[in-house]
Amino acid sequence: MLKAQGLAKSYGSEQILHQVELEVKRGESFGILGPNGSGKSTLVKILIGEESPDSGKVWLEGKEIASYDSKERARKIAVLAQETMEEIDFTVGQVVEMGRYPYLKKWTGMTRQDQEIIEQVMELTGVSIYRDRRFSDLSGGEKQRVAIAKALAQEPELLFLDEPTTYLDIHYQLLILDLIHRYRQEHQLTIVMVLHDLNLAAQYCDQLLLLSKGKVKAAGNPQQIIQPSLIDEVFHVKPIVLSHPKWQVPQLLLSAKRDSCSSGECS
Ligand SMILES: Nc1ncnc2c1ncn2[C@@H]1O[C@H](COP(=O)(O)OP(=O)(O)OP(=O)(O)O)[C@@H](O)[C@H]1O
Repeated sequence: MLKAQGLAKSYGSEQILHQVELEVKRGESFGILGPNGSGKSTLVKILIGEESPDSGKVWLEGKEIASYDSKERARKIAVLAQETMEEIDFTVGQVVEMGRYPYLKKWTGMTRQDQEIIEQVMELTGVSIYRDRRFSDLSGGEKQRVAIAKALAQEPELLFLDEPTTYLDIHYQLLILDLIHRYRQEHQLTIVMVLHDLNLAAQYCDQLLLLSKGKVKAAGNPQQIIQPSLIDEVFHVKPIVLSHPKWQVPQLLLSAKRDSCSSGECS
């Protein structure tokens, strides 16, 4: 579905990405992990064709991403970008309708089919009841569900989520990831997501790519990536790794440095 080879990117004199390569198979849930500033968002911007790499290439279904025109690309790829919608003064219904723009023809408005898809995704994400409310008045969790509805209205084959659970409480984190997971299974959707929560990444992703200082430190399934030594090397924390009793995927327990706190080092 998506392939990248030899990606490099610098901003000014600072090289942000070094020889990054990855391959995402159709229908897969692919997680990008790494510390703050390791280049995750920069990589996503290059993968979706929003930024150009200094060297290397990205292929979407075998065709170079740079050769897609923007409307054609928007029919294949949706990006969950709540922050960019923060300032807009539209109703929830209007925000979700924007997801259909890549399909609208000149001079014609929404078709019955467009309307049906909008209704379906609003029902699925539970945002129909907010239809006439201003997007800017919603809570963070509600906004996130509207952003997902808009992305799904695009009927993408590939959905990019850059930290979809930021600012959400644990109820909404699970609700949103479950919703996307269910939709993925029903629609053969491919997902690429940046996640800071390694435990959620292990539960919701089939494959993980661990970035460190702009380089691919490791790539593989959650068992291969969520390893104490690797996590310590990249994040500089010494976690305890257990197997999730229900899903048998690795889960991290973080240990507070209470010894150093009691000896006064924390204050
Ligand atoms: N447009 C830009 N101009 C200059 N530097 C940039 C630009 N975009 C990103 N950077 C720098 O590139 C580095 C990687 O940033 P990026 O946002 O890709 O990291 P990240 O892994 O997504 O971080 P975080 O987890 O904190 O969101 C950072 O040092 C950042 O300051």
